[in-house]
Amino acid sequence: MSEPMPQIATPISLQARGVSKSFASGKVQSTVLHDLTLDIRAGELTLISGPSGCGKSTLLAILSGLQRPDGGQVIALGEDLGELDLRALERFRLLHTGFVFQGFNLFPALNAREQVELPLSYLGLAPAEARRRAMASLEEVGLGPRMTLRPSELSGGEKQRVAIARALAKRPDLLFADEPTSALDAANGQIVIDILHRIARNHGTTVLCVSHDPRLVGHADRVLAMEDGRILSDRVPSPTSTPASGIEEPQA
Ligand SMILES: Nc1ncnc2c1ncn2[C@@H]1O[C@H](COP(=O)(O)OP(=O)(O)OP(=O)(O)O)[C@@H](O)[C@H]1O
Repeated sequence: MSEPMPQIATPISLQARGVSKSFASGKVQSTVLHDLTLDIRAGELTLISGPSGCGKSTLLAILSGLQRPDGGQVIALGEDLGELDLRALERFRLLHTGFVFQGFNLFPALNAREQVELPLSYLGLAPAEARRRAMASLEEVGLGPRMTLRPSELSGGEKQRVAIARALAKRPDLLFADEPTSALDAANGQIVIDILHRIARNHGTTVLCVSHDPRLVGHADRVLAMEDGRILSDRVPSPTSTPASGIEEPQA
């Protein structure tokens, strides 16, 4: 984990200021993000929802430093990402960010514990510490008893939980999830979103999730609705009933 964030009530950890992005297709230039400004807070699960093609993934990629905007600024944990050269940006991502994608991105030959341990070696952790963290993260997502299984022996929901544990074990300040539930059925989708919510609450992590799945709306702390590259609304959804994840709440 990086330096502690300043202790204010709802710290803003991620900001976009006038962000724009266009892509060229042949001679046609299309604007995907229009002068977008927003603040995302730590300790919350923020959901960016909206129809396919409205620019959600592009926004996530820009906010996480995977892509550069054409115009505007992204400030993450107080760093202006536009001021960082490629090497510094890669280091920022390594130290501070975790990613969860729709397709899990697991190695077929590795068991769940090894999947989580592997990226920790890039952080320079000693093998024993990497193993301890990997096991703790797998416990946290409810996969303690299944950590010696390979992807082919796990369900889709379990595979996504391994991917979340892999991101969580880095202890990122910022956790980005791009359509994390879209390959899952309703029950597993709910488990995954409840885990992401709990990570935000228990670790003070900034969790930013993009999804076109309307079932997730009631599980977020805040929902930004996007359309045609613009934020149309910013609201706190009404709370849903108790999470039905079936995973015991770990001690914070
Ligand atoms: N690298 C690229 N080159 C050209 N066009 C792109 C590129 N990346 C995205 N686009 C276009 O930008 C628009 C927004 O794409 P984006 O993936 O951000 O939307 P989305 O809301 O995440 O969609 P979905 O929900 O289907 O994933 C789309 O029209 C897409 O074709």
